[in-house]
Formats: sequence, C-alpha cells, structure tokens
Amino acid sequence: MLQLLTKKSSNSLRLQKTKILISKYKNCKFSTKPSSAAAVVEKQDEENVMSPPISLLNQRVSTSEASGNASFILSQLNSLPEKDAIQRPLDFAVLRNVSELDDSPLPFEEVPGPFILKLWEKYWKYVPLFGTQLIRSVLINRLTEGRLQWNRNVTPIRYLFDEYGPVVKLKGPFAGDIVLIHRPEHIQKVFNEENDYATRSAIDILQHYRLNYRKYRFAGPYSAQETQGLQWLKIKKSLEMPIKKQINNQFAKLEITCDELLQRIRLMKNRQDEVSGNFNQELLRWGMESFWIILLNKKLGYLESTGYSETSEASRFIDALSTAHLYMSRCETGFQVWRFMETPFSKKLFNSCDVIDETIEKYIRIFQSSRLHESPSNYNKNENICSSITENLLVDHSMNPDEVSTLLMDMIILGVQAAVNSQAFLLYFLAKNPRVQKRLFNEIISKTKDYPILNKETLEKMPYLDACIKECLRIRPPFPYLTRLLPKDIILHGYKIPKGTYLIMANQITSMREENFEDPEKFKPERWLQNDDSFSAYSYLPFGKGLRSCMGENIAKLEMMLLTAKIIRNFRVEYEYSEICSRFLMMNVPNRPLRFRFVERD
Ligand code: HEM
Repeated sequence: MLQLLTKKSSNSLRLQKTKILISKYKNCKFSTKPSSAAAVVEKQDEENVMSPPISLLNQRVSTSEASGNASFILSQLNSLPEKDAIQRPLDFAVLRNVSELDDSPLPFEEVPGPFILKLWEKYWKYVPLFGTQLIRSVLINRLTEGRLQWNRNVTPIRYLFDEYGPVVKLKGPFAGDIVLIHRPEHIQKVFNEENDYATRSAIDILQHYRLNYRKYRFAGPYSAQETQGLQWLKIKKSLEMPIKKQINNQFAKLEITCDELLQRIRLMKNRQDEVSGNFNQELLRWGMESFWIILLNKKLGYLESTGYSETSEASRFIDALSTAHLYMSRCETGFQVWRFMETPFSKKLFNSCDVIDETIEKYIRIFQSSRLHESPSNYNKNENICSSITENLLVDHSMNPDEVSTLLMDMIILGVQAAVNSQAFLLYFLAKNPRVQKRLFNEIISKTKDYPILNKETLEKMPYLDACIKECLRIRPPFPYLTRLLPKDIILHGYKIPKGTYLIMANQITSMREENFEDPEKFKPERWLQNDDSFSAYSYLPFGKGLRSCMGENIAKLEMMLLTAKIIRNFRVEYEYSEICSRFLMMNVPNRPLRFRFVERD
C-alpha cells in the first residue's frame, strides 16, 4: 500500500515536472537552432523522467516502452492536448536550455527515432537473422504497432516521418544504424558527398545465391561486394556508348517486338475488348524480348506462337523470372533463416535463378564458340563484329562468363521487371485519365501522320509522351527508396550523421509531397511541360543519382515510349475495376490484375 502511495505521489511529481517542461517550452522564444530534449532531461532526476506520467500518455504506450529514454517520452507528450504547441523533432531541439545553444551539430544519438528497437536490440544482437531489407519492411511494420501490414511499400516509412520528423534513426542492432530522410535538400547533401566507392545496400539473398550457392566470385551490382568500387564503375562507364549505339541500331527490332505485343493483345481480347488478368506476363515477355535484343542482339521469340508452348525456353524463363521475383521478396523480408539452412522459399528462388542463369550461360557459350576463336584485333577492325553488349563485356572487358551472367541476371530480375511494372502503371494512369490519353493520342497522330513507321527522332518530338512517363515514375517509381552507405560524416537537419551509416532516401515520399509537387496525388503530365524550375532536381529521382544511378535508364525510357506510342495510336485503353495501387515486392508492382480494355481506334 505504502509502495502504491509512493508510486502515486511520484507519478504526480512527474506530472508536475512534465507540465513545467511544457510551459517552459511554450514561454521560450522560438529558436531555429536545433537542440536537444535530452539535454533538458539530463537535468531532471533521471529516475523521474524515465518513468513518465503514463496516464498522460497516449493509450498505445505500454509500460515497458514508457521506461525508455527522453526522446520517447517527449514524442509521446505530443499526443497530449498540448500537442499543438509541441511539434516533433524540432521541438526536441527547442527544448534545450537556450544558453546551451551553439552552432555545433547535435550528436547522432539524438536523432529521433522509434525507441522500441532499443529494447529489442539486446535480444537481436544474439540472433543474426536480420538484413537490410528486413529493417526496411518487417521491422518498420512491427514498430508501427500492427497498424500497418507487411509489404505495404512506403506507408510505414511515411508513418515514421510523420511521427519523428524529416530525419529518423532506426537502431539497427545487426545491420548497423539506419537513417531515413526525404527532404530534397538532405538527399542532395548525401549525393554531394558521394565518392568513387558509392555503396548501396545489397539484396542479400542474391548475393548469397552467387557467392555461396553458385560459388561465383562476382556478386553483381546489387550486392555489397567489392564490385561496388572502381572496377564496376569502369565497366559501367565504358558501357554507356555501346548501350546508346545498340538502342539506335536495334530500334527496328524493338519496334517489331511492340507490334508483336499488339498482335497478342488482339488475340487475347474477349468480346468486351478486355484482356485477361495475366496481361502482366505479356508485358514481361515484351520486356524480356526487348532486353535480349539490346543485350544479345537477338530476338528469341518470346512473343511468337512457338514461345508460348509450355515447354518452350521462353515460357520456362518467364515462369522462372516471376517465381524468382516473388521468392526473392519473401526471402528478403521476414526472418532470414536461409542464412543458415535451405528453406522452401530459398529453394524455390534458387531453382528459378538456376533456370535464368543457365539460359544466360547458354547464350554466352553460343557466343564463345562462334566468336572467341577470332583474334581480338578483328573486333577492332570491324565494329559490327562486337554487335551486342554481352560480347562487349566478354571481349572488351575480359569479364568471365560467370560475371557476365551475374550482371545480366541482375539487370533482368530488377531492371526488366522495373520497366515492365512501370509500363503497367503507365497504361493504368492513361486508362484512368481519358483527357490525358486523348491529348497523348493527338500528339502521336500529329507527329506520325506523315511517317507511319515510328523512329527514334519522331519519338523525341513527343514531349507529352515523355511527360506522361515522367509523371508515372513520379507517382510510382519502381524503387521507392534509394540507399547509400555514408562515405564521410555529414550534418543533416542539425544532426551529425557519422560515416558508415546507411541512409535510406525515400524518393517516392519526396515526390509525393505537396511542398515538392502541387497536387502530388494527381496524374498531371502537364506539370513537366511548364518551364518551371521551382522544384528541386532531388525531389524526383526514379533512376537514382550519381555514380550508381540506373544503367538502363535510356533503354527503359525508349522501350516505354515506343510501346506506349504504339498502343495509344492503335487502341483506346480503359480500365473498369477497382483502383490499382502498388504493393512492395522489392519494387512497386501493381496489386491487382491488369484487366485493361483495348478498344480498337477507327
Ligand atoms: C523504369 C525502369 C527502371 C527504373 C525506374 C530503374 C531504376 C533504378 C534505380 C533507382 C537504380 C538504383 C540507382 C541508385 O542507387 O542511385 C537502378 C540501378 C540499376 N539499374 Fe535500373 N531502373 C530501370 C530499368 C532498368 C533496366 C531496363 C536496366 C537494364 C537493362 C537497368 C539496369 C540497372 C543497373 C545495372 C543498375 C545498377 C547500377 C549500379 O549499381 O551502378 N535498370 N535502376
């Protein structure tokens, strides 16, 4: 009883202290300098502050959470009636004793973030099951106390920004601390510091597949291996020209591939002009066929009738690619038991990766047996001999077949899928915005009336088409986050972020905020046609930025322009069903079947 009474009185003492704290805050002149709540709190009796006036706190707060640090308490105070007066991270700053303010950055420890991780940390450090992807998804969902579901793309991260401000720290017991940002000026600062060893977070399961399962030496550009250094950048730089050349040289083949897809649409449509739900697979076939044309200089018949037989290489490859995508995502999120033993998911993933790998290897062997006996000098004499990027990698860069195979597989699993899903979203946005579609149709007709065959120059004269693609990638970038390992200490929002911290730059959130784009939810391609430099280049980064930016940007844009122009010139695209949103399967993918109507134009 006595204990209870003491507890009660100490609680009211804490309540009083908290109120004093709030009134101090209210009376204090607003300072723009960042400061720290912790500094104020340090002055309090630690015991008192560490056990907050729970009755005052939001219902969600459990006692164990409440026994946390000062940031936690103050963040919970924001849900008190006084919350209008107290804002989030800036408030922590304002609460510091004014006399202590100076220009020096605040220590990393004071970056706000969910506290509950601190409790779990003790347990986690003995269970090395966690990878970067986990931190991004499961963990964040857990932190949001069950209000958000798994694989819900950017929602959990948006929640964290709303809760903690523009710079949020996640204590990563195993993978290291992670800092989340979304403001363009912060993102710009990170890219300004980038050096030749720019490192992204890896897709761990793919790295595991290459290094441990296949025993390759090269883990691919989406790994955190040494390839992330100068060697990769050298290869990447030297491929810029060949890719450009290849896009120009292979334009006619890419166009034929689009025509084949149009034929497939005509075959697939039912009486209501509607294609079946697995139209995404058709787009995947188009994406793969286009990829092979550029990378192998070959049409492999993915959209030809032979390619549809169940036993065909094309069908097996497309199945493997879809399966790999699904299980890669499942392995990366959740408990990563595959780190210790084969699991049903990792088995399915590896089997599909084997199919992809073996197909790529087959074409590499065909190339080797037909060309490698020629002397390298021949390649220089006749430019056409090195007619595909794959040959270029093998011959000019002396990459070994395993390395080439790994690189192509990364490009396929992530790059081709990104282009295909973006194309799917673009058709959806056009279907849902008939006025935009009409304007696009008019542009296509006006630019092609004298030239029934599209060419690259004609496409370049279609600014509205380009704007539609940009707008689609703004609202649904395939990759909603960019990541970098900080090469040196930087100051963000007044906090010192140390070298070696992983930064997650939430680029989808950036481009969906009102302060960066007016009416961000609306599909308004027109915004890209205004000579408006009011938005920062760093508020829209669907292809990333800097040395590690997307290598397939030109390929993807051209493929999308070509196919969209062809489809819109031939069909009016409609969609009658519920809204198609995105779900996160290592990238944004449509969450519903693509049951478009393709109505033939007169
Ligand atoms: C709409 C389609 C695409 C989008 C939006 C996209 C976006 C991205 C993004 C955001 C990155 C990471 C950039 C960074 O960290 O700064 C990336 C990297 C990469 N992308 Fe793409 N991509 C697309 C299509 C493609 C295609 C078709 C290919 C290949 C044919 C490709 C190949 C690559 C490669 C190899 C990298 C790694 C580059 C490096 O690490 O240096 N991408 N892409």
